[in-house]
Amino acid sequence: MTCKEAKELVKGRLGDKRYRHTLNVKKMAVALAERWGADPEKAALAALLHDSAKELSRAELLQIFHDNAIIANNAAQRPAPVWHGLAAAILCQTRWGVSDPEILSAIRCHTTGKKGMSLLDKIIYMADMTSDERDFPGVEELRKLEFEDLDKALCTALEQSLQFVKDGGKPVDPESLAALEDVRSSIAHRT
Ligand SMILES: Nc1ncnc2c1ncn2[C@@H]1O[C@H](COP(=O)(O)OP(=O)(O)O)[C@@H](O)[C@H]1O
Repeated sequence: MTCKEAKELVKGRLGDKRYRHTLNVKKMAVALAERWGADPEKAALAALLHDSAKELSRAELLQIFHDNAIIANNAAQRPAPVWHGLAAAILCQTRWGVSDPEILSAIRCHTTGKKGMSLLDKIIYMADMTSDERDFPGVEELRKLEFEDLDKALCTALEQSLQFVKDGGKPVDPESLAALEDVRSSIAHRT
């Protein structure tokens, strides 16, 4: 799938506000890819598709997991707010001809992160957190930090996101705890 095709696809699947968010995530993802030496084309495509399942109903998401049980890998057991990334990666792979495992992984873990995140996974996670329209306290510091030290920015972003979920009394996805532990350990073992 080309970026032009991805743009058209998501324009038809998302409301205006989320489509604008998607374009902002793409812009930030390309800037981060250029800064850190990732492939800007892959970053653009993953960013354009990351929220492609965000406006599906709970029943539609569960149907996607049911129809693709092997690749869904117990997705339904994870907290519902993270389902859309898992479902988007499944749709990209099974319906829209996206076969690049790096792109699929970045889409799949864009809400939670995971243990052993690739450079592209980190870029899409951070681009989603720091796209132009985000205005939560601390976002300016994250925007600066992600161009100076991507792992430290990721660590801070994961900590803030986990705190936000906990403060809302919602269950935290274990993948994000594993992601945080992993990135903390990489920072601690730097030479
Ligand atoms: N680690 C997590 N565990 C459980 N829920 C989470 C986690 N991280 C984020 N969420 C929830 O998932 C929702 C969707 O996050 P996200 O995909 O970043 O949304 P959007 O890009 O539309 O703002 C957030 O509202 C948040 O409450």
